[in-house]
Amino acid sequence: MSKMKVMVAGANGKMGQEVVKMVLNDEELEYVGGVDPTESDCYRTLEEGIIAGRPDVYVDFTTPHVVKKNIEIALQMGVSPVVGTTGLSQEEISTLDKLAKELDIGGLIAPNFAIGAVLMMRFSEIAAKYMPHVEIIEMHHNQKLDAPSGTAIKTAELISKSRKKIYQGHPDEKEVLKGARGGEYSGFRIHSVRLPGLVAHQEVIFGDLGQTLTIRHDSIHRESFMPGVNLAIKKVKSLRGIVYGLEHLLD
Ligand SMILES: NC(=O)C1=CN([C@@H]2O[C@H](COP(=O)(O)OP(=O)(O)OC[C@H]3O[C@@H](n4cnc5c(N)ncnc54)[C@H](OP(=O)(O)O)[C@@H]3O)[C@@H](O)[C@H]2O)C=CC1
Ligand SMILES: O=C(O)C1=N[C@H](C(=O)O)C[C@H](O)C1
Repeated sequence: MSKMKVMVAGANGKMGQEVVKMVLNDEELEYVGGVDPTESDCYRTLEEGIIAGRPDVYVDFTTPHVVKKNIEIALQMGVSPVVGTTGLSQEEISTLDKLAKELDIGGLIAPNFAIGAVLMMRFSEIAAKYMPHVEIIEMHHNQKLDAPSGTAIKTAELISKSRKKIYQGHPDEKEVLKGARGGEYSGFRIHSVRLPGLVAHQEVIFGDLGQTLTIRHDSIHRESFMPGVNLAIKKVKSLRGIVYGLEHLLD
């Protein structure tokens, strides 16, 4: 059986390096090069990389500023994207989905590839049906560009599906320091913490009469994301349109 050819955009970044290692260690996959504009051992642009390396799949761990353009290039060149880069809006994802369907090709965008994080999001969706008072606290390393995290936004989207819309907090609340109550998403709050020493962590705290429930996930190493990326690489060719979330690839 021929190996699936994989290219990695952002190959020299923190995630990209882990993905390259994972691909090189999988006998079913062939690494056909990386894209990273400032690295001498990489292609400068995705277009250049695709022409030279002819990948079946490209994995994107770049930045919120370039990811949309990269996905468009890949789709137009017939290469299926597996995207971990966060910061795309729902509107942008819908536009990309339309393009992928027009071109009859599949892609996956997953804000979090760690199975524990996927479960945290699902458990939060279930809990919100019974405990609608909720706040999300996401905590990341201080090199992260986007806030709130893609995981926090996806969690909020799932919570909103099952949560009864209620007013949270005191109606006369006065925010003495701007931003102290975090960002509002559909009636509840998301807080972003950025500190050296952190990797990727999130708590979803639910409150009710005399009780709280905390659902927490911690990625303490970036290898936590690799089984999910590997699964996505192997399944993406069977998709049509852009699938949003790793949960759609799990049994
Ligand atoms: N979905 C998930 O499970 C996860 C998602 N992420 C997300 O992945 C993204 C990357 O994270 P991380 O690895 O920590 O970030 P890094 O900053 O460590 O890596 C990003 C890399 O992309 C490179 N880059 C910039 N522009 C381009 C371009 N046009 N083409 C190719 N490469 C480019 C950067 O190069 P240079 O430094 O020279 O600009 C850098 O090497 C973030 O959006 C993050 O939120 C992270 C972890 C898990
Ligand atoms: O930037 C990161 O590191 C991470 N980004 C993703 C996000 O924005 O949710 C996934 C994970 O939290 C790590």
